[in-house]
Amino acid sequence: MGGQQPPYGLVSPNSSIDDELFPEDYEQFGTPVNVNRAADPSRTHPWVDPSILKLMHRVGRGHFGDVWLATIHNRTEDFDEYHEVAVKMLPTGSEEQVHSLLQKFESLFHTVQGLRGVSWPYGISIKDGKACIIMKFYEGSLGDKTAHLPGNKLPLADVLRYGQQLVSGIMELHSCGILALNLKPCNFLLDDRNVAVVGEFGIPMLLGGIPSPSSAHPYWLGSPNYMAPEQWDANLRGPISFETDCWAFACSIIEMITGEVPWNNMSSQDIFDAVVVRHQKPMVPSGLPPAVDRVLKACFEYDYRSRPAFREILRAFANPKEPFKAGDWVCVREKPSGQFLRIGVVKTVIGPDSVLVQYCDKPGEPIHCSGASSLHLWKDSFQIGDAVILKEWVESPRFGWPGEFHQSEGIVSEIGVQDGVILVTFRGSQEAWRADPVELERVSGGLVANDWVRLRTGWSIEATNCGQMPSRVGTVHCVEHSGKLKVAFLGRGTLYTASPEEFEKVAPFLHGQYVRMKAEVVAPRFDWPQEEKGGRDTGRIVHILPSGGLFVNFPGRLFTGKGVWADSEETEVIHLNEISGMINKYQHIEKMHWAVRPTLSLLGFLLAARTGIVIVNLVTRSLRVRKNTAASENKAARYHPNESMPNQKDNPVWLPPQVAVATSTVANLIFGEGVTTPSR
Ligand SMILES: Nc1ncnc2c1ncn2[C@@H]1O[C@H](COP(=O)(O)OP(=O)(O)OP(=O)(O)O)[C@@H](O)[C@H]1O
Repeated sequence: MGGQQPPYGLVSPNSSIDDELFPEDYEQFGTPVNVNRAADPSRTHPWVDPSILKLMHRVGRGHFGDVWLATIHNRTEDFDEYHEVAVKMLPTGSEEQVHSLLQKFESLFHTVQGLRGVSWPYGISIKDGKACIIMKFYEGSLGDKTAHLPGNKLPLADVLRYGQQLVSGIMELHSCGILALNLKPCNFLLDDRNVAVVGEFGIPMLLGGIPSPSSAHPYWLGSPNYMAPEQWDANLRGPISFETDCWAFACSIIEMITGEVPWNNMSSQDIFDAVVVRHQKPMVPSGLPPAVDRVLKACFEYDYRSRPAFREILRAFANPKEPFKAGDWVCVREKPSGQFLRIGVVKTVIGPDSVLVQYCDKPGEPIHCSGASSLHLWKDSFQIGDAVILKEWVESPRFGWPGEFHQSEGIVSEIGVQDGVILVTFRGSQEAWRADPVELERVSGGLVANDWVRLRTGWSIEATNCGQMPSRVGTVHCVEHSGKLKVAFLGRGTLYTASPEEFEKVAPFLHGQYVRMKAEVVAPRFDWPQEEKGGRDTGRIVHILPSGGLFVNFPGRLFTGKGVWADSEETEVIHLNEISGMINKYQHIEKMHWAVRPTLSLLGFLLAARTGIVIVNLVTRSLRVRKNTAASENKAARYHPNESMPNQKDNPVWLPPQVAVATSTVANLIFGEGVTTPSR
């Protein structure tokens, strides 16, 4: 327990929600449930009677709502008490949305009771048509603290100390499956022992479909200056995941070090353009310890899958000079794809930021890594009992597995503590085979990370936020040790966790493929350009989102803007060899680039011109021969030995001179220098 006790009697089991408001909600919401992290065994549900909550004055104003200092009045036969609390007031929306908010809050409330590094809520009420989340009243926030310091910044040592406390809180939330989503210095609260805790968390998820104040980004999931690219529209660019919190955390740390709010003085539209469209990132100040610099920079990877685990951030903040320990699994990633190049185990820590690593691909030869800036803790290491398979690109495994096991699933039976080499056993074989972990991946039901899958008939997924049903085609984000899959679907916003039985593997979509919206789709998720004749145009995939969303442009159209988003479930790939008939093939090729038609027209014209020239040449040849014979006879008759012969080329008597020159120039331009005009 982190010294955060709710005021006695705060939760009154007999209290009733404002009856005028939503009586049905109370019935559903007021049902007593077990508290799984019992801070106070009497706290069975979070509802607070609005009549005992008195708002005093506002202490903060944020994107999602205002924070008020308030009192809770407890009156019993024996005593009459007032307790100071902080209240975050949130917009509510429709009755249905309030119902959903209360339900989500109840679940959050029970999950986080007793966490040490976060300001867990005392309860919830509804007052003046607003949802009031009741919290402990703290001394203030780190945002308030820095505002009173010269340059609005904190010394690095303080930032690192608060950073560790906050990372611990964030990790606690993540261990309960909760994303913080709105990390920023104003939400880092300081208690009476000067310890920083994570203030508000999960509020964007509570608000779900309740519109934000911005019409440009109606469902944003955080504060614009601190939001990761996938947070701007998680249903499209998501999913949001634990790594999403890395971005805001790193922004907050930079703000506390430099005194500058990231993207200061920029409108949310400009921040969106910078972060999402132009892939810009906040500047990490120079002069930081290398380990801190490394993790902060990694927090700003555009693809959230390449961002570090909070465990790694904690290490860097707690011990910036020696962020790795002997026995740590480390990896080297390829930029920008984020694929692992090498995996190894730290053998010896030599000194500040200098380690000996035993890479699994070079047994017996530890390699010295100084400046360790390219090393990362391996987020997702194997465990004994994991089902594994060779990665698709591995043709001949480093430690030479027999061919019959190349496509088979094995089980990790041992992990080399010294060298990190994995031992894998296969069904029907007594032997254990050595493997470099770089060449292996976890598998479940035949599915591995990055596979494309379709939800099988009979299964369904609900949208996490507002809006349309998610797509049924998505990509596997990871395979858990338990064998469950985490799958990203366009339109869902967060990862969907399920057993592999729910999915079937489908062919992947690839960059550069030509695609078209399926004819049977009547109400597409996104608009798709129409052909002049009425059908759907053919486009080309230029970008694939982690959720399986496609960005398609239309090279066959000259003026169509940048392209459109497409749901892979509604899209089909077009292969030229599957198109029957020359005309159909031509029409398809025409759609692939606007320049096809003019190029073919030009070629046709040139062919016709060339043919014409050849015919003219043939027809006039006999005429020219006859004329030439007569002329040479005539000339010979007049020839004098002291005269030179006239240059035949200078006098193309068979065509008027202008025509001859023009024909020659055009032909040379088109067919090259090898083509000559007809000569005598
Ligand atoms: N539990 C609390 N106890 C004391 N003061 C608080 C508490 N919560 C918030 N505050 C104060 O309110 C200020 C602003 O908080 P608020 O959450 O309204 O702003 P914000 O974080 O910018 O907004 P939002 O979270 O809506 O994006 C904080 O800087 C802090 O001073």
